[in-house]
Amino acid sequence: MSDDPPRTIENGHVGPVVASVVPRFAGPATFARLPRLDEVSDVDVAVVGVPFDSGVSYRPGARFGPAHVRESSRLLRPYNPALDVSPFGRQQVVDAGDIAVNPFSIDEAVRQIEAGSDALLDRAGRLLTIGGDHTIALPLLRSLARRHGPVAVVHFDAHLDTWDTYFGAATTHGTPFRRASEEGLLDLSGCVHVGIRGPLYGAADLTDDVALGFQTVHARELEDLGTRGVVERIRERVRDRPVYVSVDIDVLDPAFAPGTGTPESGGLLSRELLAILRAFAGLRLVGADIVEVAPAYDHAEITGIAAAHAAYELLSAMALSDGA
Ligand SMILES: N=C(N)NCCCC(=O)O
Ligand SMILES: [Zn+2]
Ligand SMILES: [Zn+2]
Repeated sequence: MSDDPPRTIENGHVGPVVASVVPRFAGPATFARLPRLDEVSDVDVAVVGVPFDSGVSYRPGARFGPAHVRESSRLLRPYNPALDVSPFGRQQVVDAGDIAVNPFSIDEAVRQIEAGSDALLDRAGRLLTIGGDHTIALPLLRSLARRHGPVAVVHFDAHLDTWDTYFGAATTHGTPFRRASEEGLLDLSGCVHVGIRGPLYGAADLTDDVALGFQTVHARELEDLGTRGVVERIRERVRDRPVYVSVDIDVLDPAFAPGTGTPESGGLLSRELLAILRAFAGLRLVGADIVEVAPAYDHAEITGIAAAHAAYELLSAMALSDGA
């Protein structure tokens, strides 16, 4: 076996291993079979895994998300016809591996994620992080806000994730955006949730959420608004602010993403999510994450493939936006 497999090279950017020479199912699974961080010198976007799930309130297993999404990304091809862009040719994208985090201490893990993000942002203009549970968005936002100031968060999720505490714990996958708002990491006039649905703890959840800086596009509005209407709502809210996109894969209906920890019925089609993500091409996209893929509950890589394609659309949008 060659140590040096043939790769697509476009504009000097080193891309995926060529699938017609080394079949897709051979070799190690980096995201989209891209080079590792140590294999290139100048990096525009680093895809990085955060295998952490100690913040979950229900089914565990998102710690295996990064490896599963990489495995499920082997079939991605270099050209995106929907946006007429080669995401790995317009910019140098690499797989930076995983940030190693302590599974027994949420506080230490959160510090490690923030430090890991800081270190990577010294080398790469932007990060696309694969979780891991949604807890990881908090340290990622701390790291990002240090560079960009408060950011507009566009949050795709069935859940608000602006709850206060669980069992007295302030740092969990149900609380990252309340903490981020309290810490001044969010631009309170620019944040929006998309895909919210399902039972809440009480009506106050929604009023608290507004005070924390979020508008909401509920899943039940999708049918009437259509993806175009949702994109308009997002654009009106975000405008030219630096924007961070956080995709909890449970925003998709469980039919499209069974492999997740807190599934809720009545969610988005994967086609709808991908269409909406493409709209970030025109916005100031400074970073993104895809979280809550729990492979033990997945079948035939359904959830992994949806997450890999969401990542691909975000990388395509990054190639066409100036957020770095
Ligand atoms: N971030 C995700 N996926 N879920 C949060 C659910 C919090 C709860 O159990 O109420
Ligand atoms: Zn969720
Ligand atoms: Zn979430």
